[in-house]
Amino acid sequence: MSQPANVWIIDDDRSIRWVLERALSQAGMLPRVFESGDTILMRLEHEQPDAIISDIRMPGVDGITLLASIVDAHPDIPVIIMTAHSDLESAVTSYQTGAFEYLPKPFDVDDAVALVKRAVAHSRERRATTEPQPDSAQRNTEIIGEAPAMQEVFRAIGRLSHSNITVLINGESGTGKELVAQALHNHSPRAGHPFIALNMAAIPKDLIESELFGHEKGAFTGAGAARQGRFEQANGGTLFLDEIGDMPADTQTRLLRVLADGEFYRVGGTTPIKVDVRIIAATHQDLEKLVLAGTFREDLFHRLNVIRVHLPKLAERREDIPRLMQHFLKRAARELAVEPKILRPDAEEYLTTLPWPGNVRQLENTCRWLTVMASGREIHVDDLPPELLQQAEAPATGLTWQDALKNWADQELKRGHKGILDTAVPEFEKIMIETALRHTGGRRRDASILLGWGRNTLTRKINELGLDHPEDDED
Ligand SMILES: Nc1ncnc2c1ncn2[C@@H]1O[C@H](COP(=O)(O)OP(=O)(O)OP(=O)(O)O)[C@@H](O)[C@H]1O
Repeated sequence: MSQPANVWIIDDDRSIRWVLERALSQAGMLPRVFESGDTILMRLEHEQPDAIISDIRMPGVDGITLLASIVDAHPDIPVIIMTAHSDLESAVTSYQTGAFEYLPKPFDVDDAVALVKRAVAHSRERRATTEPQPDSAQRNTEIIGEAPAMQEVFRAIGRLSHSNITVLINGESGTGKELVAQALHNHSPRAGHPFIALNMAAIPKDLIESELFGHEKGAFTGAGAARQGRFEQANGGTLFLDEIGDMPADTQTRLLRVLADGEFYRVGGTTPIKVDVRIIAATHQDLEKLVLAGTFREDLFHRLNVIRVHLPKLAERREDIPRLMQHFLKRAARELAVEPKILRPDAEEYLTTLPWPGNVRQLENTCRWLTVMASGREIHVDDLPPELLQQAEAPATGLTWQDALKNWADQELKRGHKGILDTAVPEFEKIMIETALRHTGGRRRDASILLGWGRNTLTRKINELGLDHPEDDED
């Protein structure tokens, strides 16, 4: 082989990683090992190995899902799938999904090396370099918000529409920070130029610099071709840096320099590159606190903190929930080419009272779920996903009753108590009976139906548990 081949090994089993790494190194290749497939797709945007050899069953993303994504995004990289569970189905699925080869474990190391060599030769014949395209297309940014707190946000977007000023958006995850950043861009003098979004929390730390600033050919192992960074792609437009509080210290220093000088170097580069980029940053964290704790640079904070826009939690603008839901139900229906579902007033009222810790994004996902899962056209409370039905029971703490029960059982056992069902079961029945009786105004016959017991069973239980409940007239 001309240049040593870069081969990625993905397996949660350390001994397999070790054996393969050693064997491939001895065969003159440059192997790199990963314990899981979780960061592989992100890495592939930066560097492409000559071949990948991956286990099928791993914690996190499994081998077949990973394979499908690689085949989709990088069809030129051959993937060898290994599995300890050599069965027909895995083999067939691997091939159908586009695996180069299927390698059942245990395997002969020489066979594995020969197979990898074949894959590398194959990929080198086929490979054509493709540069990724910047995602500069303007997206539609309809922002729904009649609540006063959202009106404030709209006013800010309006006031800022003629400026190129740096903006810092604060708000919990899922409150619409990216949407507002996009709207700020669309209503700015830069609207005709790219809007590039980058989430610091979603990129492996060692890739952030090359993602932001690009890299030169050969800057690091596997950097086969030079690549533009997000700063270059955003030239003339806006760069949206989401979760800026997660930016590593070194990158903060580099970013500060770019903001001061308007120029930077690609990773491994020696020629300065000039850019004209507006920065909009966002975070769910309290940056002042991060500054005090010494994890966020104070000078960078002041550069970013020119204008602040605060996005309220969804729970602080409940009046917007019905319109948001209609909007998302319509959108989900369009995406799935079905008729939009209709929320009945009971469901709408119920949903408006929930805590929504995942904010607008959670609401949007719920609408997708309903569009796919609800059987009828109209949605009642009973059609809602079970986890939402449970949430109402402990909105204040976010604890479900099962969580509370689990905690109780833990405590009892830690105290050395035995036979804890003798305490828990009667307590459980007592709560169920008393609640059902409250719902029926004390009528036992109706309560027994609510509970799903026979009338006599209920009477017996009331007596056994020693509940202080008078017989009603019907009895
Ligand atoms: N007011 C709104 N009107 C319509 N859609 C909204 C609104 N707010 C948020 N969305 C939608 O909700 C989803 C989540 O919003 P977005 O990605 O902007 O949140 P975020 O605060 O940037 O989240 P994160 O910090 O987790 O990245 C998106 O699909 C967005 O289009």
